[in-house]
Amino acid sequence: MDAIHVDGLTKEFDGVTAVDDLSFTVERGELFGLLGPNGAGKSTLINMLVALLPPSSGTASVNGHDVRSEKGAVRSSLGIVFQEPALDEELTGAENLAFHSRLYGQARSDRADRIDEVLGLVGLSAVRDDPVGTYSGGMKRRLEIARGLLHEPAVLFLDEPTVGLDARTRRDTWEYIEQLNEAAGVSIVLTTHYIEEADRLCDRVAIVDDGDIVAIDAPAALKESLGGDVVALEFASDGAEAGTEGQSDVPSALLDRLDDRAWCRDYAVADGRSGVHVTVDDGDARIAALVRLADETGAGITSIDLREPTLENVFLELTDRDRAAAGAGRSRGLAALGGTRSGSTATGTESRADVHDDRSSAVSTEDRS
Ligand SMILES: Nc1ncnc2c1ncn2[C@@H]1O[C@H](COP(=O)(O)OP(=O)(O)OP(=O)(O)O)[C@@H](O)[C@H]1O
Repeated sequence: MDAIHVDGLTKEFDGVTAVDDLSFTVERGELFGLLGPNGAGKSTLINMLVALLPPSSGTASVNGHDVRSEKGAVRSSLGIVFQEPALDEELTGAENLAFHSRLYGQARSDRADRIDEVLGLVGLSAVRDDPVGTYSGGMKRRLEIARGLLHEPAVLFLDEPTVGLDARTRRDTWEYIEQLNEAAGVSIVLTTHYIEEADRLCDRVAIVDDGDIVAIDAPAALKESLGGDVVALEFASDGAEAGTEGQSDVPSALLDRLDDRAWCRDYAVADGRSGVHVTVDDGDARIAALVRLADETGAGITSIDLREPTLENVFLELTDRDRAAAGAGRSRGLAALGGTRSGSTATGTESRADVHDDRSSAVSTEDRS
C-alpha cells in the first residue's frame, strides 16, 4: 500500500482552479518534497490530503484511507507540523507533549515511554524538563516535529520545516528530519520554498506550478533532464579581432576539434566572442581533455568555469513561464549555434548567470519540441 495515493485530484474556488487534476503516489518510507512558487497550490493540495478541505473532484488516500469518507482514519494516520509554532512556552518540552498526548486520547500507559522516545528522536532528551520559553528556534521546531510523531503516524507533513531558522540550525534540522525518516520509518511530505532543502533531503520532488505538477522525479534526475554540465572556457583576446563583426577570438580549429568529439554534446560561442561554452555529460572528467584540445590549437585559456545544473535551474525553467518564454527566444540562438557547429557566433550574452539560464532554456526548448 502506498503512503499516499492521489488520482485526478482537483480543487476549484469560485472559478480558480487551485489544484488541477493531479495524480501521483508517495511510497512508504519516502521523503517527498512539494516545491512551488507562491500560489502554486501546495497548501490546497496538503489541506485536501489531511482531510481539512473536500476535493472538488478526484480521489486521494493516506495510508489506504479515503480523505472524503474516512476522515478520522486519515487524521490518525498522519502528523502535521505547521509553520506557525503552537507550543506553550510556560510548559516544559515533556509537558507540551503530554498535553498533546492527552488531547489526542493516547493511552496513559504508553504516554511516558512514547514521549521519551520522540524526544530522543529529535535530540531533546537533555532539555525535556526545561520550559519551552528557554528553547532556541531550532529546538522549538524539533519539539513540534516530536509532537507530530507522538501518535506514530504513517505519514508526517512538514510545512516549511526550516523557515525562519538560521543556516546552521537549518542544517541541523535537516539531519534530524533525515534521521527520523530512517529511524522511525515514517513517510514524510514536506513543502518548501528552499530549493537546496528539497535537493538535499528529498528522495523525490514534485515541482508544482499553477495547480499542476510540472515535474516529479529524484532531484538528480531532474537536474539531469536539463542536459549535462557546461564547461565555460575563456580565451585571451589578441585585440585584433575582438568585437569585430562576424569574428571570434575562439580559434576555429578548436571548434573543429569539438565537432569531432563524441563526448561534446553541444557548444556555443558567447561572452563577447572570447569564450566557448561546451556541454558535456561529466564536466569534471572532461576539463583536462578540453585544456589539451585548446593547447593543441594554440588557444590561450584565461579561465575555466564548470557549471553544473542545479535544482534551482530546473525550478526556474519549469515555473516561470514568462521568463522561460523570453529565454527561449535567446536560447534559440545558442541552440542553433551549437546545433550547426559551424563556428559562427552567438549574439553574446549579458552575464554568466544569463548564459547558464539560456542553456537551461535551450535544453528545455528542445525537450518540449
Ligand atoms: N479559500 C480560498 N478561496 C479562494 N481562492 C483560494 C483559496 N485558497 C487558495 N486559493 C487560491 O488557490 C491558488 C493556490 O493557493 P495555495 O495557497 O494552495 O498556494 P501555495 O502553493 O500554498 O502558495 P504559498 O506557497 O504562497 O503558500 C491561489 O491562486 C490562491 O489564491
